[in-house]
Amino acid sequence: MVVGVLALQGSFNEHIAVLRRLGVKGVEVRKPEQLQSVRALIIPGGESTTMAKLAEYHNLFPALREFVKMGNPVWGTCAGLIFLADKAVGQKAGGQELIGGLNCTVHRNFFGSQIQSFETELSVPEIVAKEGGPPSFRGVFIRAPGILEVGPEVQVLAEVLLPSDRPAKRSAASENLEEEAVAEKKVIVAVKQGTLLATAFHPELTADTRWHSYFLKMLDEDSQEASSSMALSSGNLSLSDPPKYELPIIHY
Ligand SMILES: NC(=O)CC[C@H](N)C(=O)O
Repeated sequence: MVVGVLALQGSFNEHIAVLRRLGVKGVEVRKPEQLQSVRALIIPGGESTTMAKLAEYHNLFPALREFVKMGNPVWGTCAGLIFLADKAVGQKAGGQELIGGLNCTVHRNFFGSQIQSFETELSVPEIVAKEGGPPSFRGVFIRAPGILEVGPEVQVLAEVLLPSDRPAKRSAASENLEEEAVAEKKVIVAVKQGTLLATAFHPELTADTRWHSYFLKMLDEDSQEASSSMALSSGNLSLSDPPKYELPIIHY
């Protein structure tokens, strides 16, 4: 099984490294024709406006939309989530092209600017149900988007609690969302809609591989062939090995 990782910009190497740890080959995708040889695609985090410009330059949008429409599993992390959303707000002047397909509205910089990046423990019941492990996942949010609205077919996988007095932004002085106030409001930060998965945070920057193995199981769901080739894959860590739950390997 080969999983493509859109490699225009952003954290594509980190995703490929996690796939390697799980015994799966991740290949860099930069041209439309390269999508024909992959079964699934990860769209990494980075800067969505820049990524959109590069995707336009390489004429990737029609092929990416077709890839989604064909029902291939696609996972967008952070900027990748913005790419997959049907609607984005908070875009730069002139907007930016999106792939779409994920029935949601996303705010591009919901949590504020780069210096307002943060880490927090997320409750991830669906991941725990499928992958086991601890009840929470360390979410690394870097200039992260938030999902404002989802359609009825969208399954919410994780939310972040927001302070009641200031739902959309953190103060520059605080270190952690949870410290600010009693949390009352929530914003959605991970969703699944059929073959589409999207996270506002960066699992590829942590040592906890559960989101990646969860995504790989989405490939199994629609193909027995994929699961048998995965069993034969030659990596040094198979999906049945117990994952390691360490703290993030990169701190912001
Ligand atoms: N870490 C990220 O991918 C940040 C995404 C960023 N908010 C954007 O608009 O592209």
